[in-house]
Amino acid sequence: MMVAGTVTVDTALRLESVSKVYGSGANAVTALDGVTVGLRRGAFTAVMGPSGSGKSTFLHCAAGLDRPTSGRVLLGGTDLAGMSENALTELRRQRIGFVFQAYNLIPSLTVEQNITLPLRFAGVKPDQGWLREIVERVGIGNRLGHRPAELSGGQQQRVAIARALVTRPEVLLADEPTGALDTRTGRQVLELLRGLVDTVGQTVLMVTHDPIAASFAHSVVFLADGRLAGELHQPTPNEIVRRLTGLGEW
Ligand SMILES: Nc1ncnc2c1ncn2[C@@H]1O[C@H](COP(=O)(O)OP(=O)(O)OP(=O)(O)O)[C@@H](O)[C@H]1O
Repeated sequence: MMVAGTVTVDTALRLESVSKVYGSGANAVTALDGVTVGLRRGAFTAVMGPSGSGKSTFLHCAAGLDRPTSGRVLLGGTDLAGMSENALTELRRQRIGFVFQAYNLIPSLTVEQNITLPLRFAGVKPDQGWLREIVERVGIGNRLGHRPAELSGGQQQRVAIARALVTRPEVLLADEPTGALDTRTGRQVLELLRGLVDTVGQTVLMVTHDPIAASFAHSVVFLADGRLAGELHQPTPNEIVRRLTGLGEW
C-alpha cells in the first residue's frame, strides 16, 4: 500500500525537511529552513522568491552540488546523503541535466561535439536516433558543424538544452535559463522546455525571477526566508506577481 508523503514512482526528485546553514556562530546564515518539496515525474516546476530567499541553495541541494545541513534529498529512490563526492559527480553526470543562464558551451568544439560531451565524459557512445531526435526537437539540426560563436544566444541555449538532454536525465534543472535572452527568444526557449515536458515527459525544475517564465510551468513553488511560502498550480503571470507582491518582492 502507498502511504501519502512517501516516495512513489511518480516522484522524480524529493527534498525532505531540507535545511542549509552556511557558516557558524555569529556568521551563520540559514539559507533553507525545513523545506519539503516533491517533483512529480513529467512535471514542469518553477521556483520563485525574493532575492536571498534560498532559490539557488534549493537548486544546489536538489542537484547534489551542495549538501543539506539536515534533511534529505532523494533522486528517484536514491538518497544523496552519504554518497561520496565521486558518486555524486557520477550521479549528476548520468541522471541530471543542467541548463544555466550562461550557456557554458565550449567555444572550440562544434555544436555536435558540445552536445555529446557528457557522453564522452561517461565513455558512452551517442545513440544516433536519440541525438537526431533532440537536435531536431530543439531546432538546431542544421547547425551541428558550427561553433557556438556562430550562433545567436537563443540558438546557443538550445544547444545547451540538447546537451542537457543527451544522457536522458531523470530531471532537467534550469537556473534562469532565459535570463540572458530577449523576450521573444526567451519565450521560444520556454516553449521548448514546456514542449519537452508535454511530449517526452521530461521532468523540469526551473529557478527564475520572471513571472512570465514561471507561468510556463505546471506549478510554482515560492520560497521566502528559506521557507516554503506557498504553491500555485497552472499559474498565470498575474497570479504569480500578486503572490510575489505578498512576499515583498514587487
Ligand atoms: N556560500 C555561502 N556562504 C554564506 N552564505 C550564503 C552562501 N550561499 C548563499 N548564502 C546566503 O544564503 C541565503 C540564500 O541565498 P541564495 O543564493 O540561495 O538565494 P536566492 O534566492 O538564490 O537569491 P538571488 O535571487 O539573489 O540569487 C542568502 O542570505 C545568501 O546570502
